Amino acid sequence: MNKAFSQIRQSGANRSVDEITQGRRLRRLRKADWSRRLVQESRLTVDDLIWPIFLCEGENHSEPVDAMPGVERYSVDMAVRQAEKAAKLGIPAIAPFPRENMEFRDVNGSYIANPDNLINRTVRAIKKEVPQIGIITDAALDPFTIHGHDGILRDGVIVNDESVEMVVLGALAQAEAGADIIAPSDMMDGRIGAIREALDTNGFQDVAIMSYATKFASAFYGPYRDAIGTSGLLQGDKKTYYIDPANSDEAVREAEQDLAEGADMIMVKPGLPYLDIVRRLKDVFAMPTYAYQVSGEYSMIKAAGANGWIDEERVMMESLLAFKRAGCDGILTYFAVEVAEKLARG
Ligand SMILES: NCC(=O)CCC(=O)O
Ligand SMILES: [Mg+2]
Repeated sequence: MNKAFSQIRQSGANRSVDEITQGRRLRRLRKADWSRRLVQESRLTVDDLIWPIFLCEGENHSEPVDAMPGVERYSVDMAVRQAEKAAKLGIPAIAPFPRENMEFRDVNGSYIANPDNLINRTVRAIKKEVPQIGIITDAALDPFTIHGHDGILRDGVIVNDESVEMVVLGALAQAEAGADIIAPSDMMDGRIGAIREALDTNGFQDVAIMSYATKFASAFYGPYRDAIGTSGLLQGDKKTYYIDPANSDEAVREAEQDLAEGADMIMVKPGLPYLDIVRRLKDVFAMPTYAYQVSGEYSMIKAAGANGWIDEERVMMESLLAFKRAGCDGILTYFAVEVAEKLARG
């Protein structure tokens, strides 16, 4: 018996490690890089990435988003160049979000239906110049309302059915502009079925729907509101339409409903703090499942990295690998370009 074992015995343990593990030593396969690679269960590739980008008015113009270091808003022409860069890197899809000027916002968010709003102009331009990249558009009303809510606000209430009508008009305008996937993030009841019906009756059978099926009433969206210019506007909170962060069964019911109404893909949002929901939805429905690593998650990693408290690049890669392990088919992440560049370097 070697010295270490005799020390275990002396310390009071009666059995040797081999007796305790019955010879099943799980470290055996971790001993070398080659064997670790051989047993690796999840992998992150460029095919897993969806890149959300922010838009603003202007020409040849970009401006930093203060609350999201490294993230910029781009004018339409510059957004096209960004789409080109993403396509070259092999990123499958891009998701544009607009910071609309205040003059275009109203109580009903009606500018979402305008064919010449920022999203629709950008979609048309990218489709024309970078046709090989997929475009995913959000049909929620928050970038277009003066109160910052995703729906229409009447007497302090977000009215569901009227909001759905507006969301549908927005979705149709986006499909008309050339969007490949409509991804409504508003959480109104019935909007997936209504969008599907409207798309089909208007000749857009091939436009898919990625439902933000389980969007939680989270504090992790803070920096995004800076990015689209709604942080000072929001009256109250979004708890009457987003899911309570305490609930998991309710998330299953939301996903079930959206799939029954015709969603092709489902999304969980936020991401990292909600990986249990991803795993549950993937196991229950076996559908294409995505997660949104939201602005607060991004900015926390950036801030800790900038302070030297964590290794930013390694945490970025690990966080995204965790989404894959949880069952995601893809991730919306502001890190998409950085990750794609890193993966390309090897
Ligand atoms: N509809 C898109 C978002 O709400 C994004 C939220 C975030 O990144 O915090
Ligand atoms: Mg729902």
